Parts: sequence; C-alpha cells; structure tokens
Amino acid sequence: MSKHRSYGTAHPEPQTAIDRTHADPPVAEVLDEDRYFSLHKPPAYLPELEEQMTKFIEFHAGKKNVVLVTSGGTTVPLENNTVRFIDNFSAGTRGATSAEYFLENDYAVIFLHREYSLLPYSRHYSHTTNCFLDYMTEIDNKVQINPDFADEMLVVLRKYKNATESNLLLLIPYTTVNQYLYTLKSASTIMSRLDSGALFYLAAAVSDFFLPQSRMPQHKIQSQPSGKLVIDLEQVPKFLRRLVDSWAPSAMIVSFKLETDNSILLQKSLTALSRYQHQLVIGNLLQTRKKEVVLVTPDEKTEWVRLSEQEEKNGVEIESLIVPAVIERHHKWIESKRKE
Ligand SMILES: CC(C)(COP(=O)(O)O)[C@@H](O)C(=O)NCCC(=O)N[C@@H](CSSC[C@H](N)C(=O)O)C(=O)O
Repeated sequence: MSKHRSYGTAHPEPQTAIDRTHADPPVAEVLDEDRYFSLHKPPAYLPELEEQMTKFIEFHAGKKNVVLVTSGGTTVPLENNTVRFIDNFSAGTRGATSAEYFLENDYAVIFLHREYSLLPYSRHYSHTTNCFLDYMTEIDNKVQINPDFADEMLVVLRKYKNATESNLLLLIPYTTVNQYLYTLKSASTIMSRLDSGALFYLAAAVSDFFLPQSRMPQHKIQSQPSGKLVIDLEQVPKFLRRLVDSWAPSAMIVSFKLETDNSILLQKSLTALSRYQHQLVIGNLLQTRKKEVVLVTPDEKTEWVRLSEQEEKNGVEIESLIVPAVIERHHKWIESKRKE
C-alpha cells in the first residue's frame, strides 16, 4: 500500500491572476465536462497517482474485482493562494466504513478520499471523536493498549494488516473539487481495463458549484468597500455522464444521492438514474443517513435498507447491510455482461 503522503491541501492549481479577458466559450458546442477540463489544469502530482493506480490494477486484474470508493467532501477554493474555501459536512464515514466491508467481501479497494478525512480501519481510533490516546494507558511507566479495548483493537489491526500487506487497499487523496474530478477521470480510465469487474461506489460529497479558474483572484480577498463579499459560482460539470458513457463504459456505477427533504429523495434518485443511465442510486437523507438508505434501480424498483432499533443499539453499521446488497448487484452485472 502506498505510504500516505500529502499532495498539498486546499491549494488549487497553478497560480494565475484573474483573467478578466476570459475568452468566450468555444463556438463549437462542447459538453460541459470537456469545456471544464480544457479550462482547468490537472494537479501536478497526477502522473504519480496514475502510476500507483495502474500498478494496483495490473496487480489485481483477472484475480479480484476492484471497487473505487470515493469518500469525504470536496473543497471549492476562493483564491489561488487559498485562504478561504467552501467545504461541506462529509467526514468520510460512509466511504471509509464501506471500504472495510468491501475488503471483507474479497474486493480490492482504491480509496479516493478527502485528505485527512476518515480512513478504513484507522477511523476506529482517529479524529477527535475516537482519539487513539483514549485507548492507551500507562502501566509500569510504559504506554500500553488499555486492556479493555485490546481484543476489539486486535480484530481491527489484523484486518488492517491483511489489507495493507496483501496490497488490497490503495489510498488516493484529493482536497479540491478540481483534484477530485481529474483523479476520478484518471482512475476511471485505468479501471476500465477491468471491464465489468470494475465497480464505482461514489460516496464522496462532491461540490455542485465551484469558482472557475478564470475568475479566481490570485491573492487573499480583501474586505470590500461595500462591506459585502458577493461570490458568483458556476455549476460543477455533470461528470457522472462522462464516467458512464466514456471513462468506464463496462463498469458498474453506483452513485449516492443526498437530500435533506424526504419528499424529493426518490424522485431525485430516479432523475439521476435517467440522466446518467448508470446502474444504482443509493438515496440518503442527511438527517438519517446512518440508519437508513434507499436503493433505487433503473426499473424504478426501490429497496429500503434500515437498521432496526436493536441493530442500532448493538452498534451495527448500516454499511454492513449496504455493501453486500451492492455486491450482489455487481455479481449479477458481471454475469449479464458475460452473456452479452
Ligand atoms: C456524503 C454522504 C451523505 C455520507 O456522509 P459521511 O458519512 O459524513 O461522509 C454519502 O452517503 C452521500 O450521499 N454521498 C453523495 C453525496 C453527493 O454529493 N451526491 C451528489 C451526486 S454525486 S456528485 C455528481 C454531480 N453533482 C452530478 O450531478 O454529476 C448529489 O447528491 O447530487
């Protein structure tokens, strides 16, 4: 597994002053996605990640199914020398937890995650909610694992060691929405080599709006004479359409639809399926995402997956129910492709 190294957080692409003479959009009708990638530079470190992902796919091709799990939020920088950025709530719980259950179900995992968000296995003992120091104790002047937690930690440690020593988990970080889009594009084309054995599980909370490079100030935004700061954002391109129709056309693609209003969740999930023509949308509400989701398929069938009160009390993670349901559908997808 690649050592987790930082690729620069929150700092967007190369420094350019505001280009107020920004050329008009190309005359020829190009899709939003093509226009986006022609006007924004890839992260300088992308070739290094591409090499890591290519080696990982070559290692598993023909032996294991590989799932790309995206996890965490994307940032929208407001200055080239980024002082301020727009972020979202996602901590990466869905992605990091799901990655563990995919690994337990014999998948190799590329974990495309927001840098410093929750990671598979270490999530049990990282961040302020579960600070690892709370699991330590001092015995005979030595730091030791608190015996109360040793058994539980041993189980997680063994799973972590198996994943890392068997090269089953590749950690690929991003911070900004531009880094996410470019890295997803590269990962998709590399994974397309696996045909139907490639599974995409898009749990990252992707920004819907961003500040184009052409209108991004070079330096820290100063306070305005008006006393206000008006920010004019553009819609993030609908990359899912590109992912389905060209980046990885034989892969099975699962996206998550996040809403806060229950009355529109199903319709928005169905709209995403008809717009992108992929295989599964998992709808979830911000407020109840840890205890229920709804699986929506192109035939408009819906299947609610819910934790019972007892399961909640027992600490059952809903991803332990979601992931097997996704894998069952992926196996059927592979079978259907084999018969084509
Ligand atoms: C983010 C959460 C809720 C998990 O939370 P944590 O456990 O705290 O991390 C995840 O379950 C989820 O809904 N992820 C998907 C959220 C999302 O951004 N979905 C997009 C669809 S994929 S982003 C694609 C782009 N907007 C487009 O339409 O092409 C949406 O709802 O619109």
